[in-house]
Amino acid sequence: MLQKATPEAGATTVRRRWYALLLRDRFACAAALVLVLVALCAVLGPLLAGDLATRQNLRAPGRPPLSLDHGWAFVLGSDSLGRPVAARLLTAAGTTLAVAVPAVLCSLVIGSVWGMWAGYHGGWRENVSLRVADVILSFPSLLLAVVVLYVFSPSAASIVLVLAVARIPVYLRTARAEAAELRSRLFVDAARTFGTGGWATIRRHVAPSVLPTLLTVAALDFCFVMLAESSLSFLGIGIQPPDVSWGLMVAQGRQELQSAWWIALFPGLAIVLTTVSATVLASWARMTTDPGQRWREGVRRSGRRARGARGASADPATRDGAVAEPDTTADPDTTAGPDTTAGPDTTAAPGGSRPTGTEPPTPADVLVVDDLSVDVHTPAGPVHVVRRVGFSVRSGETLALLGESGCGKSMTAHAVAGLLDPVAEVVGGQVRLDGEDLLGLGARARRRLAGPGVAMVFQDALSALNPVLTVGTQLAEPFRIHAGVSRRAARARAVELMERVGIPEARSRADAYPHQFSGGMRQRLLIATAVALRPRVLIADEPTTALDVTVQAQIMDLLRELRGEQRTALVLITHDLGLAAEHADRVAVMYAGTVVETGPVAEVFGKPHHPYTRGLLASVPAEQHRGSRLSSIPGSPPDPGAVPAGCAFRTRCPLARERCATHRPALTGTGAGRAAACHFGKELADA
Ligand SMILES: Nc1ncnc2c1ncn2[C@@H]1O[C@H](COP(=O)(O)OP(=O)(O)OP(=O)(O)O)[C@@H](O)[C@H]1O
Repeated sequence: MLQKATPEAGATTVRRRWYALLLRDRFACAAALVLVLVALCAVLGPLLAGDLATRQNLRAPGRPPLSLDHGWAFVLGSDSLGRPVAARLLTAAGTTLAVAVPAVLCSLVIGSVWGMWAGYHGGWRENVSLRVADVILSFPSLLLAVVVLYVFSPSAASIVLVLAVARIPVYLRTARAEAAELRSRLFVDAARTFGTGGWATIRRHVAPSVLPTLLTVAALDFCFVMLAESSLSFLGIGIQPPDVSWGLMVAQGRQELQSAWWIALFPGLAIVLTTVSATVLASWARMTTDPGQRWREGVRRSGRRARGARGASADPATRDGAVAEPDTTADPDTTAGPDTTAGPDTTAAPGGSRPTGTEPPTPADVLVVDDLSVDVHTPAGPVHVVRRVGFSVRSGETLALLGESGCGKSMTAHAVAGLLDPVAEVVGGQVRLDGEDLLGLGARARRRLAGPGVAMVFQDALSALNPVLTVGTQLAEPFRIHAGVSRRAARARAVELMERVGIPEARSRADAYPHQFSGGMRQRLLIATAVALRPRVLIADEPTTALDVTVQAQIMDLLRELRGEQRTALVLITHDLGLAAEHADRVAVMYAGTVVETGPVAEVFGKPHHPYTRGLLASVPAEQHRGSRLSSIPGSPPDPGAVPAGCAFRTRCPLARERCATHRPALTGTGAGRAAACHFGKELADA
């Protein structure tokens, strides 16, 4: 069975230096050796070969390899003018690389940066960039080069320029496609929640994922560029004699392939060998820079070793590549005492936006959401998915946002955190953080507030953490961006944070990647990133849904502790009424994109003032229901595009009357700190 990955083992794997990894891969070693030799030839070739490459010897034309003639040794033969092929090969290495390397590097750098920028931002930037790439690609690149080189004088510099321009679209399109896919990933959203700007996100989160693919493309492009240069030289508009390149040698030798095959063969071999080596090395680099692949490779190797040592006693976890990462930590959270600093506040203002008949938000409300409306733009027109939602939350308090799936909880949270998809738009309302309207702020001001202002914990920690960055790097990012501290200091604070959220062996585990942690540990890491800058408001969007009950309790306890320590206002999004009852001070129940009831959790759950809340509570299995049939709310929530007129709940409501079909009930105060959006709210309160 595969040994469990201990923290120490994980750290050692991660710290293994690149050259140690290179030495373990025979193909990559050989490829690196070939490339080093080619580079040495490029540098030393002209010195070693002197003028032999250009000096004609008409007494020894077309000599085959390994021949001696008038005191000349032709190891690789001679060409039709008696020049030694070996000397020309050495000299040509420099010219060839002087064209291919800058051409590939220029197109790689320009195309990748441009493509990542276009793909990350999307919209007009993406459209314009793609059209430009289409225009360049619509010309066959060789034809483009021929035209340009006929107009301008052929030289190494102009060949580099032409080939670089011709190849930019290849990188642009590849980088754009990958960046466009990454921009919708949760870890990019997570980075935005603590204020990482556009270029910083591209550099830190997009580039590390895109670069390995681009490197492989570049290695293959190396071959294309060398062959393109050889074709141009063959046409007489490439490298001009007496300079010599491998491409020019192939072009010249092609004419004498029947009588003197060696003239074209050896430079041809040099091109193939260099290209193959570059490709092998690029694949190796891709493998070593992709933590997932390296990890799988490690698993395969360990599996082979283990099988060799003990026979194949297969552990199912080993077979599918899953390393059982122990959530070994004795859970520190379980020892935490109850948070006495933030008990239910029955005198608090209700969460509703402007519920009539209740007090306005108090100065202690750190976050006030008022009349917030969000539309999603669909081909059929805008759909109102969040409609005049309002709630407020105080420092050190937990507000649970409850409701069935699709009622708009996450949309509301994303609008508050400034993380809406491009298809969604805030169409009305206010989100005030300590009195400052977040929706009126520009992008830069919003980024400054992200992290220390509103932070977010997502449900799926694996997606919300960048798979190609170590957790230490990711946890250090908020400190680097906001505190402007050095890399070393940021890392030290990241380690402290890991210790604080209960990650064992934090110092060594900071070098591990997200997939090397268990689900519970990953959620702790995500929470650590979110609370790094001591946010005033923390939105936790179903932070425990994917976890088992024990880990769920540990995570909730951790959130409660941190909330108490940092006096953070916590907005807990959940459809688990039990979780809300246990951990929230107040609740805001949502239905069909709007808040239908708010109030202190004990009171709302004890005596709901809205029939929907009643129905929700009645459908939760409880001790008093034992033996009786569990009731459920008939029907299903309306589609956001087809919410009925009047009260949105009336089609499922046992109390619905004529009035409910014509008048939409407003969120109205129904008691101390309570409000409900029901025409019969007062009656239910008084009953
Ligand atoms: N990108 C999108 N494009 C179109 N509609 C969307 C998009 N995202 C969400 N919606 C719609 O908006 C409505 C609200 O979705 P939201 O994710 O906020 O619900 P939710 O209450 O958080 O549900 P869940 O508990 O399942 O996460 C849903 O009807 C959903 O279909």
